Amino acid sequence: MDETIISAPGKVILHGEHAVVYGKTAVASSLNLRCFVRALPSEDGCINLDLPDVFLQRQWTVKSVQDNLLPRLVQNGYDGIVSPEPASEDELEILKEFAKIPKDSTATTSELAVIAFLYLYCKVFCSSSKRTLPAFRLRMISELPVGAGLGSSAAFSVCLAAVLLQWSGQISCKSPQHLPREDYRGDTAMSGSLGWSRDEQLLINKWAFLGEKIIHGQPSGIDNSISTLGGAISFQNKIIETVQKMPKLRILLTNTKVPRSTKLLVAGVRKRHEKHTLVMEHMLEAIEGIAQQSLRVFAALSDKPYDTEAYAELEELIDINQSLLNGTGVGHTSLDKIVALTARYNLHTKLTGAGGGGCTYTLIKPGADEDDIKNVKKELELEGFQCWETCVGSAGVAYHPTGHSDPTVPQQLFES
Ligand SMILES: Nc1ncnc2c1ncn2[C@@H]1O[C@H](COP(=O)(O)OP(=O)(O)O)[C@@H](O)[C@H]1O
Ligand SMILES: C[C@@](O)(CCOP(=O)(O)O)CC(=O)O
Ligand SMILES: [Mg+2]
Repeated sequence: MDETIISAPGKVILHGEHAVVYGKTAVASSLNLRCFVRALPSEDGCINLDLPDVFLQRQWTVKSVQDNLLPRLVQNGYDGIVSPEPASEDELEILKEFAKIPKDSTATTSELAVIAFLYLYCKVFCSSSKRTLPAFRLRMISELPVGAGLGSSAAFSVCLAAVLLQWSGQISCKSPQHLPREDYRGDTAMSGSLGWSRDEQLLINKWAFLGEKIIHGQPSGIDNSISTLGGAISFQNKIIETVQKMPKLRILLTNTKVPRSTKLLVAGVRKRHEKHTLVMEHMLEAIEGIAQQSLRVFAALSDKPYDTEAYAELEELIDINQSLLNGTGVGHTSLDKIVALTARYNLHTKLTGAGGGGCTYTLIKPGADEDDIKNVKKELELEGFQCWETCVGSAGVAYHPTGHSDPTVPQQLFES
């Protein structure tokens, strides 16, 4: 294979985070911040994995993977019979041992990215008819803050799955595209321009889910789905529906910079669910009700984009959901601070993603006072938070022209 550059977007969960893990409906949209991967063939017989965002660099010879890891993961030889199945506990232990993570310690969230790579590398190539594992250099750079609720783990897993499937010949993009970065709405009608067929995208999504599972523990699958497909989706029990009637929402994203792990937060909600099942079920159902109501309002707004009543309803849904999420145990004082600060400007804010820190989004209505927006950003930044203003919706997984010819590809991807 030749040099390959692929990217996948992060996401914002508008409503339904955590509830979606329990089979409730959630609504998510892709973001104009992306993770990029560049793979280059290598002559030294090694697999070089370079993950500067999490300060990790690893190298293995293909021979060591072939002799010491593959036979333990794939017992019947690699002849195209491996299908996308989640890693078992035993396999995770084998991968940890191969990655030299001490037996009695748990892998850090960053190290889980290495485990996810090794798992997908072995299994994707064993699911193809190609019998040779390739030697290559793989570098990944994300524009997304890592571990902040904007789906960096899913964008990472989608990039990984796509590059490995492309290299193993299971998907084939023949025409890389320059990615339009402004206001791109990745609806299904435009998905052809991203490089792969719908079936190929669904295969990428399937494998990406397995990477996400290694990083998250028990993901719902919403993050990898929106990162693969782009645009906006509603998601319930692995069923993905494209939101066709989505208004061009303007939002302010704020990163508390409080680090947290999705895996631990999801496990914490599960504990509370086990302890107060009935109460939590009612809360998760209420969150689902908000997601469903928001879909109706989005549809109304896409027909009537300046409907002030519809915006007022969206703001109320944001407030109610933020309170419910606090009740499920994923709040944080930094999030409360942003909610209170933006409320002083009559702006409405909720956490997005797993919570416990990470990011919030604030809805900006059409006709909002631009001085207010400038001032609220200034105040948030003075508190040490980081802000981005954006619109929801961007392209899903995308195949880029190689070399330096695509200006949307970050230069750091070419450094080594
Ligand atoms: N650019 C990246 N390079 C390496 N690993 C990454 C990258 N982006 C995400 N990850 C993986 O995803 C983890 C963060 O995922 P998570 O806790 O789910 O937060 P989020 O998905 O909200 O950013 C990281 O610790 C790492 O394992
Ligand atoms: C909390 C959850 O709903 C979203 C997690 O998103 P993130 O990893 O915080 O970006 C978990 C999931 O859906 O798998
Ligand atoms: Mg994640």
